Order: sequence, then C-alpha cells, then structure tokens
Amino acid sequence: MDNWKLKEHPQLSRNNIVAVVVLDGWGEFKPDKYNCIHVADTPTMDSFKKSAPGRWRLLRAHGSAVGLPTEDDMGNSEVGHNALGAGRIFAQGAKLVDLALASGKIYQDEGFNYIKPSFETGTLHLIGLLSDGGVHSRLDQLQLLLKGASERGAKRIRLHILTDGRDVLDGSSVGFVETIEKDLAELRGKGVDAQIASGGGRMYVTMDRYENDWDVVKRGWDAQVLGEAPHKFKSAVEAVKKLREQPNANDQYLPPFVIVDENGKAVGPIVDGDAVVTFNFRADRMVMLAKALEYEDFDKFDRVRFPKIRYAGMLQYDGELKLPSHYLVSPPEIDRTSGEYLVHNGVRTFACSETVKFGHVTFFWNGNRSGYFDSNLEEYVEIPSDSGITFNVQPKMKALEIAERAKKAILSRRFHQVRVNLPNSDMVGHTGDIEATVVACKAADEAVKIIIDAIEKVGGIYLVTADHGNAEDMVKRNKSGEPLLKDGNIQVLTSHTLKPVPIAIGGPGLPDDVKFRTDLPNGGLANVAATFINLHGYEAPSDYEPSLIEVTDD
Ligand SMILES: O=C(O)[C@H](O)COP(=O)(O)O
Ligand SMILES: [Mn+2]
Ligand SMILES: [Mn+2]
Repeated sequence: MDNWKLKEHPQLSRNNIVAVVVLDGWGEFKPDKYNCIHVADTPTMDSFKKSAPGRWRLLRAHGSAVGLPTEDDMGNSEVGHNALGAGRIFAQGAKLVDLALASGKIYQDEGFNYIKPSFETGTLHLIGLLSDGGVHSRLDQLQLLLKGASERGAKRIRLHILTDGRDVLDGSSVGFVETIEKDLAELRGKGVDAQIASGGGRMYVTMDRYENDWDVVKRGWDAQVLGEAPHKFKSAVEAVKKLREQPNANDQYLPPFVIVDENGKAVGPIVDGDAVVTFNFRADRMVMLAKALEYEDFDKFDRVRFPKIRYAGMLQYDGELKLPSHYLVSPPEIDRTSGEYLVHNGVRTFACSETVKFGHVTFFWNGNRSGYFDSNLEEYVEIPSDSGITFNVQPKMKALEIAERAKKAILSRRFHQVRVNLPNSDMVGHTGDIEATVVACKAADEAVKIIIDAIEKVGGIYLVTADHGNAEDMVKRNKSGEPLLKDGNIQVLTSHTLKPVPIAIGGPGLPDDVKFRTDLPNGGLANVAATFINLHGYEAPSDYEPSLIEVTDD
C-alpha cells in the first residue's frame, strides 16, 4: 500500500484541534428509573441534544452495523472501537468462528492441525468464558468445538471454565454449567474421557485486560495449569452453586476452584505434551493468558511450571505481536485504519484512557494492533486504573484525570486529534449497582465538560460519541419493554444493550454550515472515522463508510 495521501477536503480546513470523545457504554433510551443516564445530572450531554438534528443524532452500535452475526447481538467495546477507528465494517470474530465451524474449515487449517498430534497421548484443554453472551465467546461454538475435536481424535478433554454474569444475567452460570455437563456426559458415553477441570469468575480469574492486575491471571494459572485452588469440588455444578451461596458472591467474581477425584487429586492440570485452546474469540481479556502460555521468557508472575504444550488461540489476538503464533481461525484483517492514515498525512494524535479502557482507544482503535504507527506523531497516555476493586465503590474512576490530561494535550496545541475513552458508564454499569452507575454517568458528563471547555479555548472542534449502550438501561425487560420480574423482583441488567448511541459535533472551529447529513438514517459507528477525517480537513478514503456530515450552503 503506497497511496496513503488523503485528498484535501474542498471546504473544511486542516490543522484543527479535534477532540474525539468516546463515552463507554452510553446509549440512548427513554426516560425511566432504570435509565441511569436519565436519572443522573448530565447537563453537558443534555445540551448537545438540543442541537439535534443538525449536530446531534443517533448511531447504530450493534449487530450488523459493527460486523456481528445477527441483529440480536449487542455491541461491545472491541467491535465498537474497531468500527470507530477503521471506518469500515469487518466481519468480526464471532462471525468468523461461526463460518469456520459451519464449513469445517476450522479443522483443516493450520491451528487445529498444529494441536492435533497431542491428541494421541495428551489431553486437550479448552479454556474460556462459558456463556452465550457473544462478546468474548459463545457456548454453542464451544459445544461444536468439543464435538468436532472428539470426532477428530481428542480422547481426553478437560474444560477450564470462566463464569460470566457480565455479558449475561448474574446467576446464569449454573444453567450454562449444567448444559455443558450434559454435552460432556454424552461424550463420555461415546468413550471420550471429558470433564470440567477447573473454574472461576471471569473478573477474578484469568480475564484481566491491559495488564491491570496479573494476579487475576495467576489465580487462573494455578487452577488450570497447576491444578491448585482454594476450593475443591467433585463437580462443577456443585462448585458454582456452593460458591454462589457465599455472601456477596456473583458469577463475575467467583473464586477459583478445581475439580478433584475421589482421592482429592485435581482431574486436569496442564502437563507436558498436552494441547491447549483458549476458545474466546475476543482479544483483550485473553492476551495476558496467551503470553503466559506461550512466552518462554516471562516475568509477570511465577508460573512454577511451564509445560511444553501445543497452544492455539481461537483467533490470533494481537496482530502486531503475532500472539498466539497458532490459532484456529484467522482474525478479521482490519487494515488501513484512520490512525494509520492520519500519521501518513502528518496529523498528530494524542490518545488517553485509564488502564481498563486504554487499549480501546489504541489497540482496538488501530485494528487490534499494539504500539504506535509513528511515535513521532503520536502519544498514548495510560492513567493507571485502580485494581482489585469493583468500580461501583469508585464510580468516578479516573474520569477527571483523563479529562485533565486531554485538556493539557488540547491546550498544548501539539496535537490535531485528542482522543479519549471515558469508562464510567460502562464499567460501573457492569457491576449492576444502579446508584453507583448514576454517579458514574455524572462523572463522565463532567469530564466531557472539561474537554469541551478546553476545545472552546483553542477554537477547536469536538466529536462526542459512544461505543454501545449499557448504563441507559439497567433492567431485564419483557417484549413490551416492562421489567421482567423473577420471584417478584427485577433482574438487574449488567450487560450492554442493543440501543443506539448519540453523536454530537460542535466547537468554535466547526463552520456554521457543517451539519449532519439527513440521507444516512441508518448510520452507525463505522461512519464516524470518515466524519473526523473531514473535521481534520481531509476526504476519507473512498472505501470508508460515508461521512455523517455535509457542508450546507444555507
Ligand atoms: O469485557 C468486558 O468488560 C465486557 O464483557 C464487555 O465490555 P466492553 O465491551 O465494554 O469492554
Ligand atoms: Mn465498551
Ligand atoms: Mn462493557
């Protein structure tokens, strides 16, 4: 690819300072007591809405608009930020795995053939998130993989489960374990020695991200590889039921456990000669474990034992690090992202968030690629997140710090694009703590205000949007939209939603005649990149989804 030069925009000038703000998990929904954004005091975001339709509108952020298999798939950070940064819609991991399983190609490709020799004398271990959330993994894909691997010679299979409660309702873990236990029993009926070997809640065991807390991965390692955990059970159904009885227990944070035989011996530690597959398709929360499983040199925690295994990811999780080196399904090839175009055209970028969302505005934004395109033109700043807490106890998180850092970058006039992710509405929304989520939304709104005020000072432009819904609806509803009661109680929705997200543009640098076009009613997140490329004074590449704005002459 040698033609990186973007055409100058015929009407919009270059060298503007443009703030691109992503509120994580901030959707649009009717006023309701479970709409935390509505309940919260959010004067800045409310003020944008008054400029509708010309400078405020809604965008699609779920299903096919972000490359997911169906319109029932809620949006998420990976696909949302991929679309925002890449300006096009790519078939995403969930869909690519579906296709590879349906056609059987998954069993013909390099990854599966790499692990297969271990089936002869070793065990096949499958590690991943056990739910039908469709954000990091999917139960039906795991079921197909179990069947397919056993039909192709896996004679001893051990499953290391991570319970969800974050992309699905809390408490649903029990049902998922029961379902998979049935499948394993069927396999045993066919002579395959298959069982669950270990488990734990995804947020406490294994699925940390962006190296926020390696202890999370270590707890998983101890259970999965070493066969050691503070809790030992004879069956996984019993494990999950019993551990959920502990005070304040929930699926996301279940402690690690191992399944033991009648002699108290762990049934499935990972040993030399085994095969391992991490069956999550989504990258961010599997990269750390992938490093521990693959890297000879590793100093993040004491692995005690580093078994010689054949390891494959469901996908390759990091295209720059080529990690893992073996994988069952090729990841989407998200190339020519906006960030890469911007550096080739001399546009200087600053990106910032706190640890738990840092990779969203860097790694995901750049098409699942770590590092800079051009370190002379880009600066990425990570504000350390609190670790070891659930964010409902600290709902303001680092929003203020992120905003202050963005303000400094804007006022320095050293950057053309200042890009941030404000995590609050999403991270606190996932805890299911409604009161804390209201506080979180207010904090995010205050952060937006700080950034907008800085833009005002430098005569710049702002573009404020979100990656998917979350905090705008915190209750499970029936088809007619009423809260769905269970045993007389509401069921708190910890997951994302299918709702659209707002986008607002403005600032003193935005000419009065720039408005949202009216001919893109189905516009989605993938239309945003062309929009900010215009705000930087360039035409977007011709194959990008069209820009949302036009320069009117009235
Ligand atoms: O990983 C998570 O925290 C959730 O599964 C999805 O949230 P995110 O897509 O906003 O990161
Ligand atoms: Mn998100
Ligand atoms: Mn989220």
